[in-house]
Order: sequence, then structure tokens, then C-alpha cells
Amino acid sequence: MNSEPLMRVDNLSKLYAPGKGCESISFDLYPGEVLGIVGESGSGKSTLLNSLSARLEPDTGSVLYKRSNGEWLDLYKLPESERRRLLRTEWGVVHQHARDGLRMNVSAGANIGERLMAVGERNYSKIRDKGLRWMKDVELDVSRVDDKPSTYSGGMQQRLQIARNLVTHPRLIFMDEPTGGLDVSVQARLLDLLRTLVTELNLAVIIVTHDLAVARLLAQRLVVMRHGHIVETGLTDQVLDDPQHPYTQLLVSSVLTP
Ligand SMILES: Nc1ncnc2c1ncn2[C@@H]1O[C@H](COP(=O)(O)OP(=O)(O)OP(=O)(O)O)[C@@H](O)[C@H]1O
Repeated sequence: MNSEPLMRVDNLSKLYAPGKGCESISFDLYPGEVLGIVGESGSGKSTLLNSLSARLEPDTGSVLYKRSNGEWLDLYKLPESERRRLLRTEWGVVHQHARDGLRMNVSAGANIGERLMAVGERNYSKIRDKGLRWMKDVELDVSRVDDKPSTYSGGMQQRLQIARNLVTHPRLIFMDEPTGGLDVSVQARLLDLLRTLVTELNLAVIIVTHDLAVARLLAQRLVVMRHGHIVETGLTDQVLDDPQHPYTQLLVSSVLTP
């Protein structure tokens, strides 16, 4: 693993009420690392993810991100437009509900092409070629390139959302329950695809999930949250096979006990 972090999170807090949100969160994320954020519903996972991905201003603390040119950015000291630019270029966000990450009323091809145009690509045939290539890479039927995502199944929409994000070669992807709400068999295929892409592209990922099986499959390191705090962090196998904090023990055993 590269020794210089890609992101440094220092004492980050965003609270809606005591214990609701996230509080005093600190960790580093390294290039190519997949970090899982786990915890029960309401533990603050999404609040944290949104604060990390420049979409929700924290009350206190900082998120530093090292750009591809080596420059460190202090996210919440940047103008809003710069944060939005990062989200369009070096970062990607895969939402649980595809409708939050796709434009449902334009074609699948346009959904992918739009992100390329946002980073300055103007050549129509290149945009279309790249779009088709990415559709193949995420195992979508290219003959449906002109169909709207609203005519796609849930699993296909997630694949399209992933293609839309990856087409600009981001370095860091934020995922919020990317397989939530899908059939178990569709979930398994999507997870397989995500695992392959993350390895091939050496992507850094921060993934929120309440599903420990998903965390085990994708994440190298885990952060366990409860009532807005990190209660345990460590290598995934270590945390899941030998949990130290009573809450993590409960979380792990509640999955094992039918
Ligand atoms: N905009 C908001 N206004 C007020 N309270 C909020 C808001 N967003 C989240 N909360 C509260 O903050 C707490 C943490 O919510 P959050 O969505 O971060 O948890 P989560 O772990 O992602 O849960 P889930 O797995 O159910 O999505 C919850 O008690 C939630 O009700």
C-alpha cells in the first residue's frame, strides 16, 4: 500500500442532535484502498459519507484530499464550485437508488457521455465509443444504449450508474449501499463486478453498508460506527473474525445467528 494517504479526516463532526449524525471521526484513506463503513441503521454512516464526499458541510473538523497533481485540498475551505468539480472529475458517487445517480429521462449512452463532456470531451464519436466500451465493461447490452434507464432493471441501472462514474477514471469512489434493494443473485453478480473493477482500476473506495458480507467481500479495512462514533476500526478479517468491541461482537453475532 502506498505510504502517503489520499484523504485525511480529522476530528469530523456533523450532528443533527446528540448521538444523531457523526462525531469526532478521524482516519486516513490510502490510494487503492477499499474502506468499509458499517453499523446498524441510524448509526451515522450516510451522514459521514456525505461529509467525506463534500456533499454535507460538517459542523467541525476537516477533510483533506490529495489531488492527482499532489496538491492537498481542504474540502470545506474550497469554494462550492471546486467541490462540485471534484465530484465530476477525480471522484465518483454510487448511490443506493440509481435514480439519485442517473438522469432517468435521457438515454443510457447520454448518461455516460454526459460525464465525459463535463471533463471537456467534445468529440461525439469518441464519447459514443467510450460509452459503448463502458457498457460492455459493466456487462450491459450495448444494443440498449439509446434506451432510457427508466426502462432498465434495478441491477442494470446500478451497472449503468457505475459506468457513468468510472468513465472519467476517478481515483476515489463513494458508495452508499450499492447493492441494497437488489435480488440476492443480482447482488452477487454486481459485487463480483465491483470487486473486479476496483482491483483492475486500483480505485480507492469508501463504501457504506449494513451488510457485513458485502463489507467482507469488498473492503480491506472497516470502520464500525455506533451512535455517530467509531467504536472499532481494523483490517476487515480481523474485525469480523475477532471483534474487540462489544457492539461489533453483537453486530457480527447477529449476522451469524439466524
Ligand atoms: N437531514 C437530517 N435532519 C435531521 N436528522 C437527520 C438528518 N439526516 C440524518 N439524520 C439523523 O441522523 C442519524 C444518522 O443518520 P444516517 O442516515 O447517517 O444513518 P445511517 O447509519 O446511514 O442509517 P441507514 O443505514 O438507515 O441509512 C439518524 O438518527 C437520522 O435520523
